[in-house]
Amino acid sequence: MKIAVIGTGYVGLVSGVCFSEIGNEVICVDNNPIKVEMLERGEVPIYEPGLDELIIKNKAAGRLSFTFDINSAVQNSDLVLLAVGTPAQPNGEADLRFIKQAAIDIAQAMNGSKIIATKSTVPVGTNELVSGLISSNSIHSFTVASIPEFLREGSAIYDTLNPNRIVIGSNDSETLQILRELHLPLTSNIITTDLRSAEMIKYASNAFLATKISFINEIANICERVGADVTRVAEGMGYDHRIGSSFLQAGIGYGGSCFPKDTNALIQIADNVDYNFKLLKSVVEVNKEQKYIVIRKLQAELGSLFQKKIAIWGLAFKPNTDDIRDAPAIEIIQELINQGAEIQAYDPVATQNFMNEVNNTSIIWCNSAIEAAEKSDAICLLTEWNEFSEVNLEYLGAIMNQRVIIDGRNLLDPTKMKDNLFNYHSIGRPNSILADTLTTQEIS
Ligand SMILES: NC(=O)c1ccc[n+]([C@@H]2O[C@H](COP(=O)([O-])OP(=O)(O)OC[C@H]3O[C@@H](n4cnc5c(N)ncnc54)[C@H](O)[C@@H]3O)[C@@H](O)[C@H]2O)c1
Ligand SMILES: O=c1ccn([C@@H]2O[C@H](COP(=O)(O)OP(=O)(O)O[C@H]3O[C@H](CO)[C@@H](O)[C@H](O)[C@H]3O)[C@@H](O)[C@H]2O)c(=O)[nH]1
Repeated sequence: MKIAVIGTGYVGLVSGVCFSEIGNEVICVDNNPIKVEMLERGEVPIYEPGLDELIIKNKAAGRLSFTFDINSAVQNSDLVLLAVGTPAQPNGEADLRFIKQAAIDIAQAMNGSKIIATKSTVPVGTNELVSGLISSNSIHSFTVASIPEFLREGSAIYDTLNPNRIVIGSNDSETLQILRELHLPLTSNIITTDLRSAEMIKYASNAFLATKISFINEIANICERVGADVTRVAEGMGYDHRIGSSFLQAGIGYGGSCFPKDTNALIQIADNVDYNFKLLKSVVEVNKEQKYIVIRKLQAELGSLFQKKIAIWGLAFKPNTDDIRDAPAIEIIQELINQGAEIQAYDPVATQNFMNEVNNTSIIWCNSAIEAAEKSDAICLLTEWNEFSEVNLEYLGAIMNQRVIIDGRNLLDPTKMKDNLFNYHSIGRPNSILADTLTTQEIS
């Protein structure tokens, strides 16, 4: 099939590359010329394991190309995939500016019948809005579909080529059949439904996963107070197939480009139809508080943080990505600086993105975990990169000013830490120092 993908962010790039990998002819379009030029030169603007190899392979096979020219891309395709951003507005609602503009651009480029399918995460009713915009800007026939994307950053290629399920929403049966056939090489588990249900499946899925995380984080906070171990509790719960073991890893809460934005957008979608989504509001509230636990534990261990040297291990919102959108590290570092701490920060791949977003003279950017830890009064581990569990603990202890580690991701082994004489505190595990009950307002 000939496919044009509009937007070369995570979703556009990864789905474009994967559709070409399974034999389709794909043209990826972006209106950011810097991105297109990079991609044409063979440079990949995001860090995603395995992506650069697949781009090189499929470009060489003549199945994948990049362009700034939406007209030629749309005109040479049967299917147009919308994969532009849907960022949050200040009230939490999804900003549909890019979707609307792209729909108009597509309509004006159309030269015949097309399927226009949205992969971006969009509020219920958006595909109908897209349909209206296209019909008022084009004389050509078309159908619309919603194909929500479920890939995770860091394992995006694997997730796209091995999906748990594909959801396709359309009110046109022929469109459903064509899109079903397109996805069959990936999985036979294809759910076809109406447009609105497909749009809702995406938000409901992300909201449910976020709920699991906030739930286990609250259980962790209780575990600390009753002397239980949240990792064993999660394991014991997870064997029940009705619960499942994934997304029960306690820590400093969820970040990233999706959960924070999509939970707030769903709250707003509900508010717009006069429904107060109380459960999801609590999930968001718990997540906001959870990141400050690191600071409370630091205060409990070190007292005032004024002029204390704090090493930050990990800036990305999760391992295997350089994405720092809504990373817990942003607010944690900001709060540490507000309290007068001096920061020595290290991330294996996300430092440059972080520097572009948060630059402050109180932050020293380091080239290794050891460099960040040197002469520090404490380490805060904020992203569970594997390399942090491979550091030589004897050497680490020797170069630190005080042997204090706050592990916000429960990555390190408490027994090994104790054997190496660290004051080690994690989230919801025995002997973790209790975070007191200060609220975020009191901290700031
Ligand atoms: N990032 C993820 O892991 C992920 C996973 C599933 C779903 N989603 C959803 O997919 C959508 C895209 O997310 P992302 O992270 O890839 O976004 P992104 O913001 O990283 O990338 C969007 C790209 O679209 C381009 N663009 C905007 N308007 C355009 C236009 N009119 N023509 C051509 N290009 C245009 C931008 O220049 C940018 O490169 C969002 O709705 C997001 O919620 C994201
Ligand atoms: O048990 C867990 C699992 C995750 N997280 C955190 O949750 C956030 C999101 O993690 P993850 O879901 O792995 O990453 P994303 O790449 O943001 O992917 C989510 O968001 C995407 C965008 O909508 C969806 O496509 C994916 O299905 C959905 O998992 C990260 O900060 C993680 O550290 C936890 O704290 N505990």
